[in-house]
Amino acid sequence: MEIINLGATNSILNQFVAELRDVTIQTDSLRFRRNIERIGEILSYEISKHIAYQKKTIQTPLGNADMMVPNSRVVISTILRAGLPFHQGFLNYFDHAENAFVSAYRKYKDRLNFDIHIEYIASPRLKDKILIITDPMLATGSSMELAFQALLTKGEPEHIHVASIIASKQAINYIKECMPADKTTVWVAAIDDQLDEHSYIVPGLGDAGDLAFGIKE
Ligand SMILES: O=P(O)(O)OC[C@H]1O[C@H](OP(=O)(O)OP(=O)(O)O)[C@H](O)[C@@H]1O
Ligand SMILES: O=c1cc[nH]c(=O)[nH]1
Ligand SMILES: [Mg+2]
Repeated sequence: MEIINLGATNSILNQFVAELRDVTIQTDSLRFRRNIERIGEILSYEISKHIAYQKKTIQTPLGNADMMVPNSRVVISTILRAGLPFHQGFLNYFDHAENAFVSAYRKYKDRLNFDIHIEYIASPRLKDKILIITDPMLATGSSMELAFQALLTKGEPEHIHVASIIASKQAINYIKECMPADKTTVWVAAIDDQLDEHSYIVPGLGDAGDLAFGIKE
């Protein structure tokens, strides 16, 4: 399984991730959502280099131009709710893609222990398509695993791109075990070392869903 950490190379991407993390900037929820969206745009550009293309002759006002254009059937899928602005970033570039949505939330049994619950899925057929699963945070990796299992009920994709912003080392190791190694590529903007006792990424950025959309009760 290929793990690609785009944050390891200096680029403007790292400015956007820095602003997501920064306690003095992340309270501006409009900027927070827009930074997630911008990172989605950058990741989709990078992923677009890894899909299939075909030659198409385009008629211009002055002649014909042979262009290589994508011919892959791409499905962008997102784990609600923090994934929504990230999804929009992908859709800004993969504007011909189909779309899928899965809900996942942590249902706490007590202060520290929780199960992930999937209650909603809306997805096209996925058989032989390129599936991009987007979620800005990979903490334990459980939401990604369960969302992927739910999406598999819609057919076996040809290739899976897991796209995230901040992943923990633990989640990367978990995903290596629970996703098909021969046809999954993981794209992240940062990999952090630790999880705290609530399974939040440290240093991470806090609760992405709450920062984007407000605290839930
Ligand atoms: O890797 P995991 O340990 O499963 O944690 C990561 C999940 O946590 C966040 O969602 P959250 O459950 O906070 O829901 P929200 O988007 O509604 O805030 C995030 O968007 C992931 O889906
Ligand atoms: O660090 C984390 C872990 C789960 N969900 C988040 O939004 N942040
Ligand atoms: Mg959350």
